[in-house]
Amino acid sequence: MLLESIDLIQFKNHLKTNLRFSPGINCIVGLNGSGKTNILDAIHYLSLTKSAVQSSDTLNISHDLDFFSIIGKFQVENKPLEVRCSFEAGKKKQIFQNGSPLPKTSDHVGMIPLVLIAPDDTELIKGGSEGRRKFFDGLLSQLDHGYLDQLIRYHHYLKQRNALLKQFADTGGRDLTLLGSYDQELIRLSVELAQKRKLLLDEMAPVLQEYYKKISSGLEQVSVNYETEALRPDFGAYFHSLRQKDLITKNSNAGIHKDDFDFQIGGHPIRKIGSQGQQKSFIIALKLAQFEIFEKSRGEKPLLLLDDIFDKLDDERIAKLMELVSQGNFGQIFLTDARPERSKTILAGLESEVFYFEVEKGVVKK
Ligand SMILES: Nc1ncnc2c1ncn2[C@@H]1O[C@H](COP(=O)(O)OP(=O)(O)OP(=O)(O)O)[C@@H](O)[C@H]1O
Repeated sequence: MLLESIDLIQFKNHLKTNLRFSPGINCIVGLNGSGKTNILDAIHYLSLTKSAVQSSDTLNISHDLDFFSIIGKFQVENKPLEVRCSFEAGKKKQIFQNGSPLPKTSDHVGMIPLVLIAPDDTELIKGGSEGRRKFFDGLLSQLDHGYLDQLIRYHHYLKQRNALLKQFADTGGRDLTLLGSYDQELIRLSVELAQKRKLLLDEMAPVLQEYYKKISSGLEQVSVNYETEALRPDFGAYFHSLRQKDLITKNSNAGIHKDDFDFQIGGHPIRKIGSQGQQKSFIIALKLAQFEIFEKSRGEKPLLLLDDIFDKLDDERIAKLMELVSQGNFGQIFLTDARPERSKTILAGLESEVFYFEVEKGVVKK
């Protein structure tokens, strides 16, 4: 997987930016708020069709303008692929592959595998379960297009069912046949999706452990404990048993939207007992395990985005990460740093070809 060049048109503070990348390391430097992360976010759009930072597409259009466009020229399995993501305020976002529009943006997910390591990643540990579900859903969607289709259908039925529960409460109506048909779909899809989540975690477990050891030199056992009701043998009965509660709360109280992933160290929740360092090591190990699983599945290394890690990680973890880079574990890397001298020193000893880009208020000098 190679990103040869990118064009940002009216994307955040980049009115018109064109960058030609190194197949090795691309280091984007500049002051805080100059627009470094925005470049990584544009690459994120070309892979996952959305921002990693700002969920509203409209807010990603440069102020006072009405559209943005991002164009990336890739080599995918040694064939050229041009991806364009365009969004006009008030209209549907569109993805074009080699000039042809895709019927749905989700059709593109998985084409350009990407792993992002960003400073607020420890929110994955500290924050609510939604962030963890999003992370594993994003991972599985990039690996398996069927998973994304099932997940989209799941959320569609969930929305319909919750709207129906609300309608029952508002009107006193009771279309139990329709409710029952939503129940069937949600039960079936919950089981299918939970099985895929479980399989992924089983595959990930040894890889996570191996990277945790490499990053932290720690000997602790780390794991992800999948918490779901959907794999109980009596899940269907359990789902139905909550109907009364669903009617009262006007909400669906069972299903994979209630799942959580408990990150553990030595058999205990890392959120509660892990030190800052252990938490950071865990997240990096998790992301690198994601990288390895993508690589194995695609036979190609995904793009690796490292946002501001030199600032947020301590020297020991940076050194370990750079050791992996120098061993050729990764392919093309994009990283940001507010302090050019620091990244130059850290990257100096590496064999990879390093391109530096200096950003100033959304304008890039190479
Ligand atoms: N829609 C938009 N239109 C214009 N500018 C925007 C828009 N959205 C964000 N920005 C600007 O983008 C800048 C932030 O860019 P970015 O997050 O890439 O900074 P950075 O260089 O990574 O900074 P840091 O080193 O602090 O992480 C801010 O100046 C912000 O005002």
